[in-house]
Amino acid sequence: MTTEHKIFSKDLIPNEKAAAFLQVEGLVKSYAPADTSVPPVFEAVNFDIQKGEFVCIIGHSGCGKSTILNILAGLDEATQGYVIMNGKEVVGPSLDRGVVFQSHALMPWMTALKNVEFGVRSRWPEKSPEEISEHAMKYLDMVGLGKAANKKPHELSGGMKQRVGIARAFAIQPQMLLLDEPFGALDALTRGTIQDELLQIVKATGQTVFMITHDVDEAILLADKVMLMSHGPRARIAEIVENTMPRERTRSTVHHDPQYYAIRNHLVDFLVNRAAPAPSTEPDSNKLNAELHQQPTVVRPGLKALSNTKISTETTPPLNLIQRSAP
Ligand SMILES: Nc1ncnc2c1ncn2[C@@H]1O[C@H](COP(=O)(O)OP(=O)(O)OP(=O)(O)O)[C@@H](O)[C@H]1O
Repeated sequence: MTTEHKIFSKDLIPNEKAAAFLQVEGLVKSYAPADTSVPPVFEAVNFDIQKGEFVCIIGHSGCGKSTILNILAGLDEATQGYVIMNGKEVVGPSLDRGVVFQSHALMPWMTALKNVEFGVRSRWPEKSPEEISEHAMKYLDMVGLGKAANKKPHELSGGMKQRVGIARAFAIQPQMLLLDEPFGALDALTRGTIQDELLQIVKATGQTVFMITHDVDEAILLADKVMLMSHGPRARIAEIVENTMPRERTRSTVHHDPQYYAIRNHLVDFLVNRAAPAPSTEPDSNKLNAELHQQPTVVRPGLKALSNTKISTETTPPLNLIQRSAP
């Protein structure tokens, strides 16, 4: 069952620019909207995601990242504002959005294969059992679990379970993948391996991804854009950091790029020094109304490092870097 409505009224889309694949407009979330003494978790949250983009969101614990992801998934409702995906307002869960949580949430009585098949059957009920099985196996193979297809979750390691969750989400071929700290519970080695796998799969499928992470290195490796959230309550998307490094990044090479440390320092500096907004006692409703639909500032700290390198070494960066990074 789909619970999405087609947007027919142009008035519902406040900005006139070409519509992005995903538009988040004026999002506010309050868990006690009737109680004015309780401030909203976040407010004035606006961002766009283009088709095929990989976006990470970083912010301190409790600022509202999971709440935003749940609203994008249609599992929670915004108090104000809306989310439009591919021209339709998101008003409930849909197989067009695949979600992977930190706790893999597999059905414990089913094998890895059956877990993946379950989603495939819901997506394409007209497929024969053989077709469903073949389709599910393809995605288990993709995450390197072909040989573990008949194992139940308790026979799998944490990393393997998370791979099943990723295979299950990809297998329904969602228009958008929503990942809530999918690797948070994994050891560093497994995490790195699955990050590389995810990069490969996303590259092969052109998947649009929104991912929560607390790990700046993970964000730099995976994301085209990193959204930085300020502290809650009244959290905002304070900045969007564009990753101007070429997309062909790998864990073993990414830190050789002259842009890497500039981007990393920028992210860490935000989290350590700038995530807390200036203290203010009374919220200014006029200011909030003015800012409700304001897009966050986009910054490209990597480009500065690139131009410094150019001056110091008198070498020209590869053309693809310059083209991709042009503001
Ligand atoms: N159902 C709920 N009822 C009331 N408050 C809630 C509810 N769910 C979340 N909150 C509050 O909303 C705020 C944001 O929670 P959320 O889980 O979205 O933050 P987060 O940024 O994802 O945190 P973390 O990084 O720790 O996962 C927190 O202060 C949390 O206590």
